[in-house]
Formats: sequence, structure tokens, C-alpha cells
Amino acid sequence: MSDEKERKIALYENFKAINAIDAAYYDQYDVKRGLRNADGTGVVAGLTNIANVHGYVVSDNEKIADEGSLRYRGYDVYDLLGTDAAERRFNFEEVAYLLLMGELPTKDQLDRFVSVLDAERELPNGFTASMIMRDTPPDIMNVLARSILLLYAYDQDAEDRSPHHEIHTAISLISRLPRIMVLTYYAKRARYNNESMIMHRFIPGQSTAETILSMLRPDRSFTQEEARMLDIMLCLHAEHGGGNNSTFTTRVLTSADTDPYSTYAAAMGSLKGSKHGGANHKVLAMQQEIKENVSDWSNDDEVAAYLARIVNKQAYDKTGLVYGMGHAVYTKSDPRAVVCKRFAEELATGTEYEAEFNLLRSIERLASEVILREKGTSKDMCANIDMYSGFVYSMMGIPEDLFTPLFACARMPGWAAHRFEEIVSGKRIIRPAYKSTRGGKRPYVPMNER
Ligand SMILES: CC(=O)SCCNC(=O)CCNC(=O)[C@H](O)C(C)(C)COP(=O)(O)OP(=O)(O)OC[C@H]1O[C@@H](n2cnc3c(N)ncnc32)[C@H](O)[C@@H]1OP(=O)(O)O
Ligand SMILES: O=C([O-])CC(=O)C(=O)O
Repeated sequence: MSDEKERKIALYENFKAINAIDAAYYDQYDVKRGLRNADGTGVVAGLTNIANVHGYVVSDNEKIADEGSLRYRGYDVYDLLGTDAAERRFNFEEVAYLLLMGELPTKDQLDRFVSVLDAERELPNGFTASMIMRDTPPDIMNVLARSILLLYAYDQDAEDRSPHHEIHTAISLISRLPRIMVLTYYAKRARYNNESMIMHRFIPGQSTAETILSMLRPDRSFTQEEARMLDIMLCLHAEHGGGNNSTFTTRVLTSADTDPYSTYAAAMGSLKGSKHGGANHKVLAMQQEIKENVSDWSNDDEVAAYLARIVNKQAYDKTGLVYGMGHAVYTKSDPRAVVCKRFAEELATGTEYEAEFNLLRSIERLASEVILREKGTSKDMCANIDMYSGFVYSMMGIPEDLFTPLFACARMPGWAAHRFEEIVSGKRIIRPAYKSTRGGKRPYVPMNER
């Protein structure tokens, strides 16, 4: 073994031992691992008027599973999306307005908001060449994060914390991120796959969903049904309370009084995680592995046997997780997954995708039973939004590279609304305590005595 290799091994061989904390301490000191109570309910860490995420009721100190519901500023998402055919329009902009401004817009207010969004889509001169096409990393989420950080440099008032600047920055990111996302997709393909770099201009006046499709499709064409479906997917991803990992990240950074760009870039890093927004990407790869290893996808016993291998860390990414299943709040159902599943069924029925849709449905139906059987833990578990979202996107011809970035573009208004609320109402730096498990003081040992 080379000296260099040996030196490196010496640095990391104790990684696990040094960082391990005896699990018994968590009980001993009543420490809420992951800020979660023993029954899985979250420790209440803040107050919010922005969303209500409901998945259980607590009665006599007992957590009782319930159907999931999601409200933005008091409005049920199903009501927000259920505009009748005569009134069909793109709702993401309306939802963004509701989240940021607190009220549903009048027609006039919405028109003005849309025109402000439209005016912000342009990127600074040279930005595409220096930020998007240069050293493009393989994950678009990292480009979104670094782009946000760099946009700070183009904002002369970047350190201004006034409401005007906060709202302006949020609107400009809601407007620009979808463009940056699609441009990066083509830059990535050019860099790693040697494919042509397509750089369609955005078309002024198009909604966010239309902008994404018209920039993404090489021939710029899409149907109104496709754009409307993408629009609803964006609405479903727009907000999820203060406690989800990326929004809490937003809250944490905001409470330290850092700038909006640093805050949203950090939220992006959180959302990328496989247990959070990155799960949509993992579901597809997991499904692919099941497809390759299970000969009859319609055979429950075969599918369940493979899920058992996943849960027992013998298959897929060996974490033991069935991606797309489980949620920190939802127990019986995730209302967003219900809509995604309906879209998936509509698009798949009677097509080459039908068998794959049925496989996802079997995974959803079988997973919690398999987890209970293999791990002996009973947990009310439902499919979450990430179970069917990637599949819906795939059927719409949207590439896998965009799954999590689309989530990020959609969540931008939610993050911003929470940043605003934290600025106005938080008033304390978020600073929980960590109990030290190390006993007494260690005497310092001089270098020559170690
Ligand atoms: C947009 C979103 O962020 S939606 C969530 C997307 N994430 C995923 O789909 C990843 C898979 N799911 C998960 O990792 C989890 O269910 C989470 C992170 C979503 C929520 O987790 P929680 O409800 O907090 O469950 P928690 O982490 O407390 O797990 C309780 C036990 O159930 C297990 N468990 C939870 N979900 C799953 C799952 N999907 N597959 C297998 N086991 C699971 C955990 O491993 C844990 O077991 P342990 O006690 O032996 O460690
Ligand atoms: O609420 C959560 O923990 C995760 C989630 O579903 C989201 O952020 O959309």
C-alpha cells in the first residue's frame, strides 16, 4: 500500500467510532432525535400562518392516524386546484401570490403579479456562460444552489433586508429558477453526453409551466393539458409547513439574519437529500431495480420478496428504505400523492406504461406490510408525493434530471413565505441545545507525550 493511501486511511478509519453516540443516552436525557417525539410527532418548533399539514390527531396523548389534508393560508389544496373547466387557468402563479401575500389575488392583482414575474426572467449578462455552462456539475440541484449564491453578486442591494427587497428577491428567484433549471439540463447533456446544447429563449407572457415545457422541448411544442398537469404538480409542491427539512433550513438561516440568497441556496441543499425532495429520483431507480430483478411484476409474492430484500438492506441502495413511502406527518394518506397517483393512472392506462404503474401501485400496497413483517415495527405509512411524481414526469417526457429541480422551483414561494414570517415574527436566533455526553474534563496532553 502506498504511503499516501495509508495516510488517508489513518484519517478516516475511526470515523464511525469517533462519531457514534450510545443510543441509550437519547432516552436517558430525553433527547428528541430529529426533533421528534417518541410517537413520531414533531416537537413544536414554531408557529405559522402559511400552511397546515394534517396527518393525525392526538387524543389523550395518543397519536391516532388520520387522512391527510393540506391547506395553504387556510385554503384546502384540493379547492385551490379544483377550478372548473370554464375557469381553467394556470394556478401556480396564483398559489405563489397566495403564499407570499397571504390572500387570494383579484384578477387585477394576479395580472400585475404575473407581469412582474415575467419581467424578472431575464438573467444577468454573461450569467449563462459563467454559471451554467462552465464546470457544470452532474446534479442540477447544485447548479441551482450555486446560481442563487452568485445572483447575490448581481444584486446591488443584496444585504438590504427591507420588505421591498425581500419580496423582489423572492419573485426574481421564482421567475428565474425554472429557466436556470432547463438551461442547466442542456448544459449538462452537452458536457457529459456530448449532445447539442439547446438554448430556447423564454416566451414572454407564458406561465411557469408553459415556460418550462417550451424551453425544454426541442421543438417547443406542448399541449395545454400537459402544461396544466405540470402546473398542478408545481402547485402541489409549493409549500409544506415550517417543519419540513428545507423550510426549516430556511427558518434557521433566516433567524441568523443572513441574506436571502444564502438562505435559499441552503434550502436547495436540504431539498436535494434522498429522504426529502431527492426521493422522487430514488423512487425511479428503485423501481428500475425491481423491474430488472422481479420476473413477474404482477405477482405480489415476488414483489414483496424483493421489497423485503430492500428493507433488510440487501438490495437497492442498502439503506433499508422503500423510497416514496412514509412521511413525518401523514399517516393514512398524503393528499398530494393522491392527485399524483390519479394523474399517473390517467396517463398510463392503455399505454406501454400501464404495467409500471401497476408495479408502483403494488409497491405502495405491499411496502408497509413488508416493513412491519421484516422489522417488527408498526408504523402507519402511506405513499408520499415522491412515489408517483417522477413517474408522472417521465410519462410527460420530462427527464429524470429535472425531477428534484422541479420540486425546488415549485417550493421557492413556500420557502420565501416562511422567510418573511421568520423575519417579522421569529425574533430569536434558532439555537436548540445539545447535551454533551462526554464526562469530566480531560487533561491536555502535550504533543511529545501523546
Ligand atoms: C417531499 C418529502 O420530503 S416526502 C418524503 C420523501 N422521502 C422518502 O420517500 C424516503 C423514504 N421515507 C423515509 O425515509 C421516511 O419515511 C421519512 C424520512 C419520509 C419520514 O420518516 P419518519 O416518519 O420520521 O420515520 P422515521 O425516520 O422516524 O422512521 C421510523 C422507522 O421506520 C422506518 N421507515 C420509515 N420510512 C421507511 C421507508 N420508507 N422504508 C423503510 N423503512 C422506513 C425507519 O427506518 C425507522 O426505522 P428504525 O426505527 O429501525 O430506524
Ligand atoms: O413535510 C415534510 O416533512 C416533507 C414533505 O412532504 C415536503 O416538504 O413536501
